[in-house]
Amino acid sequence: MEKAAVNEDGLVIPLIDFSKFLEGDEALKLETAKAILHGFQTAGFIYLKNIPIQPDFREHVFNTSAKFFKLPKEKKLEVGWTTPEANRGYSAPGREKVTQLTDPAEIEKIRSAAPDIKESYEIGREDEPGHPNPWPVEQDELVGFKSTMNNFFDQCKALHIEVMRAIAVGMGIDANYFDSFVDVGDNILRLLHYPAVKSEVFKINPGQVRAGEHTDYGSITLLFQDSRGGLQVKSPNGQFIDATPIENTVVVNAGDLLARWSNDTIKSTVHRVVEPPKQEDVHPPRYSIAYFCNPNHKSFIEAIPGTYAAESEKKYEGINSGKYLVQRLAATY
Ligand SMILES: O=C(O)CCC(=O)C(=O)O
Ligand SMILES: [Fe+2]
Repeated sequence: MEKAAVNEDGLVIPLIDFSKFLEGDEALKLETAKAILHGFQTAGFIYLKNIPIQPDFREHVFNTSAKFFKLPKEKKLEVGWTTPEANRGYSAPGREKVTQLTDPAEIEKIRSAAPDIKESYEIGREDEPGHPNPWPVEQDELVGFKSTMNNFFDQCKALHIEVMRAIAVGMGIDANYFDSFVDVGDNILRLLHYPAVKSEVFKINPGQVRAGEHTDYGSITLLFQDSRGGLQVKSPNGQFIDATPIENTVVVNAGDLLARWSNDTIKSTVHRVVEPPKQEDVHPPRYSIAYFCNPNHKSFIEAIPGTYAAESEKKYEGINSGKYLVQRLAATY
């Protein structure tokens, strides 16, 4: 197997060649699937290379995303995020708070309140009844935005299905076990922009981050990052470890619903985005794209066969996927 993408403080995140699963013979498929599952069971994170999404298209999507965030604020607010049920549209950055307080209690208050320095735009599947995507007007630079994003959405949707097949093969259950749970594509494509920020913002307030620590909610997240860095994953010992960008890879992490579905045999690991490791007075903007994969909203999620020996070992009640996700979203927005 490859050298791990990350190996520090007990956190080992494997780097896996996904073409070996997609195109390999039975033995190679199985070996690769087991490595993928093992990564999710131990780190909760893996890096995949040689995925079917082509590097030049990925770059085009990143360029297209940057064009959206360059729109004037009013234009972005016209397509604002509305409700957890829709979970689509633009979210503005929290206003920056830079203070010179000295009282520790006050500092703690501000620290915990320090808003993430980020803005995002979320896109859902186009054909979900009652929840149209609020697309920006396509003029000038933005011509082709919708078709690019919908194309990327569909390619990520297909990759989700393949990664779930790898998990199934790794678990030794039917390779297509998850297909009917993930075929609808109730997923969310989130474009992320972390604006340029002075390094001193992080120095003045040690609690300041670009994105606060959290776990994701769904089945898996496909996380495409640029080369800036700053993503960190919590090790089993509780330290945040850099998940350094590796060109043309996608970081894939398991979400809470997959952890629950797997009867906690798969981990949903805490991660965050902090000041980039490279020393600079002003950090340039960072762009990333998170594709949040979910089981179909209509799916009923209960322990996957093989993740428990006796009924009494099932840790959770079954739950409706859509209901679970809306509850989680409602708590954060
Ligand atoms: O921007 C990143 O690298 C991480 C984003 C993330 O974890 C999220 O949006 O859930
Ligand atoms: Fe996340």
